[in-house]
Amino acid sequence: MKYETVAIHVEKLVKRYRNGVQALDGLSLTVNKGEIFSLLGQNGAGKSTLINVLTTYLRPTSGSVIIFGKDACHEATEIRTLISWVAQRTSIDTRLSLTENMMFQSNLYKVPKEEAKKRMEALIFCFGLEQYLKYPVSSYSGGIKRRLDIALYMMSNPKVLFLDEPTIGMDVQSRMAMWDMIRKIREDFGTTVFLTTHYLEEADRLSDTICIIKNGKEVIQGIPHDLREYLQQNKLKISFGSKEEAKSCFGRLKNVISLKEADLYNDKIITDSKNSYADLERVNRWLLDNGISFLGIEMIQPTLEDVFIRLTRENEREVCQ
Ligand SMILES: Nc1ncnc2c1ncn2[C@@H]1O[C@H](COP(=O)(O)OP(=O)(O)OP(=O)(O)O)[C@@H](O)[C@H]1O
Repeated sequence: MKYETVAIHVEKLVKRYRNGVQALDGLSLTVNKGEIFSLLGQNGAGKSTLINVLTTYLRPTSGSVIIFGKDACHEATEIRTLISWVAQRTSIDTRLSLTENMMFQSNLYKVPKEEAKKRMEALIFCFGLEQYLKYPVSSYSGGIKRRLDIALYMMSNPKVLFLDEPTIGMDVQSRMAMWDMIRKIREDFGTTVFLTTHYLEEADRLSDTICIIKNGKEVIQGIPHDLREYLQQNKLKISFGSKEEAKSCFGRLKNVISLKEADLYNDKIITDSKNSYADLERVNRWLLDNGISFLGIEMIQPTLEDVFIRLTRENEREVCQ
């Protein structure tokens, strides 16, 4: 393992709670320095438990966690100086101003005053928070409070920033502003970002690496593009002028390619295809030869959501690296 490029290395991590629940079951993953890493999983998959172990709030039952070369079991205090964890509840004091909040935070981290001031100015500028300076913090929208909260945790200049569902409950605009902020954290400050999210689109658009976990174990880890390729199954989509036209073609098309009843959606037929381009050519020729009128035929790539559903579906035991 080349630790020069690795921010977090987790190996065979097990966490069993006192009540016997095994929340982490031999999980392994690697986060590279300076990347945005997203952790996805259904409710109860073990995301919070993992973050609690990585941030040293919980001791693992077995396995190892190395963060920037430090061992989470034996060097927890050192690790705490390297990381910041932004939980879902904000730690802003609404009685203080934006700058007072930031300076207060730097006091907690014992950052020298002059250095703290310079850092605060850089963060306010970088995250576009200047425009809010003249307003009381209590008047900020939920999205701005959340951005300010993250800025507070950047005051200690962490090497890794943990974000627990940073855009939960936000409208589209606030979510996009948050994505910009997270990208700047990586680009302008070189901080490694480890986040959990339930939004697949967010993980897809924002992350360098995605890891999907299920029952306390990783099921897949990779760059978004590779995860989408994982299914190796495009979909063939044929659009018709009306629902009736689609239905009448559906019955006859069953003799050409294998179709399930659920593949008929209103005025479209959408079906899984393993031999995508051969199927496309065959169906296209058949439609033309039989004089069937249709609006279009195309292959569509699986989305990250398709991959997530496939990998986290109950009773499916697919574990891959
Ligand atoms: N303190 C605890 N004591 C006992 N069991 C716990 C504790 N915390 C979590 N669990 C159990 O461990 C498992 C994993 O929970 P965890 O909260 O880590 O999952 P999660 O992926 O974060 O879920 P969510 O998305 O709902 O927050 C669940 O079965 C949960 O009930």
